[in-house]
Amino acid sequence: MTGPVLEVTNLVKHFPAGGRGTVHAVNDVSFTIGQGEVLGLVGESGSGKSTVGRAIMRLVDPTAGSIKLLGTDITTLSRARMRPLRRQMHMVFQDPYSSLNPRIPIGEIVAEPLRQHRWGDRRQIDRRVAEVFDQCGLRTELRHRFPHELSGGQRQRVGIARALSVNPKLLIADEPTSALDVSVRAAIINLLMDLQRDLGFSCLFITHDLSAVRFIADRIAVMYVGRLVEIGAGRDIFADPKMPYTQALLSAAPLPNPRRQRRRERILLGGELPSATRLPPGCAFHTRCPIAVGECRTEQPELVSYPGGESAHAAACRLIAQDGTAPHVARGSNRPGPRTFPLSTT
Ligand SMILES: Nc1ncnc2c1ncn2[C@@H]1O[C@H](COP(=O)(O)OP(=O)(O)OP(=O)(O)O)[C@@H](O)[C@H]1O
Repeated sequence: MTGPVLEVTNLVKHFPAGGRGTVHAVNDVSFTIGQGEVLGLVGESGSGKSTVGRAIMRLVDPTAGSIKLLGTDITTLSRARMRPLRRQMHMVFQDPYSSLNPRIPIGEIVAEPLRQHRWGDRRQIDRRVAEVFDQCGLRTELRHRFPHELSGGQRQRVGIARALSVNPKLLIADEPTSALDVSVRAAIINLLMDLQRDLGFSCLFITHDLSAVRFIADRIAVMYVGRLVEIGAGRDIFADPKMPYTQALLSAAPLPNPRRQRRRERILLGGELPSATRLPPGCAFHTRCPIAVGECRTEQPELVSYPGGESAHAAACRLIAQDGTAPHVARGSNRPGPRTFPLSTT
């Protein structure tokens, strides 16, 4: 197979808002993930990242749009027809405390998908469990322990071992480190990176952690209240963020060199994230954008591709020049300062 592992096209997911209208969680989102590629999905809390992951996993039914896994449209496949494809994608959840069954020893937790997908006889399954334990840095003696007997980092290793046990082509990692102590986050990110490099699976890496995404992702997609507002190679997104929202988001990301960090100034955004039940007209970011103009308040910007990057770099902002030059958003100070922002354009 030579095409993308995953193709998400015009994905929409609405939830009823309990008599208060509709939550527009995901609006017209399209992207692909190639073989062996890691796509980082970033954006503030509530921007729709997890809903995209859950829709791909068919944990929620999309309102519209299509999802193709390994060339097969899975958007509306029945459970029975979905079963053989289920093996090809697995998810690692944010919270290893609640996502592992507390009553089952961890060896059994990791063996469960192998049994479900008829990996082999008992001995073959045992061998495979030992192998993924080893790959995920878990000692074999831990097999008989229960999740509550492990540390948070070990539990997340079990979640990863479980997801990778059947050798899926696609891993969806939804904030895999955000529930963990800062001290073990780097170890889990490094483990995922090593496994991805050695095993070659594709990955949708959903995160708030911009320093992690910088290391792990080949491409980065940025969401803002349900919409994809920028997508491109990680290097291009960090070097030349085009959309003012991406510029603001990245200005808050820790730099690998802390000396430079001290000198760097952040873009301070005023206002709040709009509610997904009442999306503003035009560009949803206009209510916080320091350089929004009249059209931004009325016209929905399309994602437009700009030349020159490592791979297609697209962004949705009317203020990007035709040649792809990003609009200049003036920077504030790193010190806690005013919540609003001096207007400035070049
Ligand atoms: N089952 C649901 N019913 C109603 N609204 C939902 C449901 N799931 C998510 N939402 C809403 O959809 C929007 C997007 O939520 P989602 O969890 O996908 O965002 P997110 O970017 O992953 O946030 P976080 O980073 O906090 O996990 C939010 O407004 C959320 O409240």
